[in-house]
Amino acid sequence: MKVGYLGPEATFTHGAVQAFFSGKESIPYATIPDCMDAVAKGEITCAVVPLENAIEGSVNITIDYLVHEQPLHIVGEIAVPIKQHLAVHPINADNWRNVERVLSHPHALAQCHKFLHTYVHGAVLEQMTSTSAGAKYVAEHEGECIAAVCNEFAVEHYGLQIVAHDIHTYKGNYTRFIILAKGEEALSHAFIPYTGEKSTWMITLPFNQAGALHQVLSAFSWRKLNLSKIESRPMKTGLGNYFFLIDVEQTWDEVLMRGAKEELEALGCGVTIIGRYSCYVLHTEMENSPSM
Ligand SMILES: O=C(O)C(=O)Cc1ccccc1
Repeated sequence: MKVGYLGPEATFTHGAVQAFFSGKESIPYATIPDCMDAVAKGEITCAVVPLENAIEGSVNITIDYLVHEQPLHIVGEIAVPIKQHLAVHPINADNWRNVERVLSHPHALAQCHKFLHTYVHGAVLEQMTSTSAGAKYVAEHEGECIAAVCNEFAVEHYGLQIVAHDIHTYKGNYTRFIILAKGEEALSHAFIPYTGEKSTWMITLPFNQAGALHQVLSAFSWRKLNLSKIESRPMKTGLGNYFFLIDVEQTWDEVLMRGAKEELEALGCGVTIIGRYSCYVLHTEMENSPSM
């Protein structure tokens, strides 16, 4: 089994892969679409990508690429606590208050905006494809007075030095990572804490119909199907056209869920179930566990 992840080495995604797929071959890809394309091409069995952060919200490229470009299945979810640190090349450790640029994934920069605004005010915040891409760049450019926002794994991996610990603005900073595969079969893990079952539904509404969203929600509500997330994203077909991603938080029930799907379709909605899967949570930043 080969598992792809948003690289380079030592991203938060890589940490999630090491915990969930310990002992399996893992391959870094430069971008989230690259990870998904690699699954579709059969280069890897599955890919792990970030979907949603507790502070910053959804990773839109993951949702959009999944819905518009590469229709894979969600076969598992791993929630991971996120701790962000400010790190520099060791030769710049005493000079970190003067850094001119701070490099990281846009979500990581946003998670730390209060610290960055207060302590390195004026530094340019430079978006990278991942936190560890920022860490790698900082390690390779010791002559530049720059810093990365990244995890401890990247600090060790790229030989950086932490100059400020835990700089994320809010505690309880978790990210949900999803495992994507070509097939629908859900994955399970014997050792990582299990938090329950979920399904993710992609729903389009009938054109310009008053009350359509209300009717969609009521198809779930009268069946007492508990929703844990609802998100709208542009269809990319014109202003005002959206699709909805809805997470239903309970074990798949063939009668209830099929009933809900058929009711929605009868209303004129498009319904695609993107995945039915088990959810897990890591309790330490980079939990290591025995293999699946
Ligand atoms: O960039 C990373 O390390 C990732 O894995 C994506 C990400 C970015 C910010 C918070 C959580 C995950």
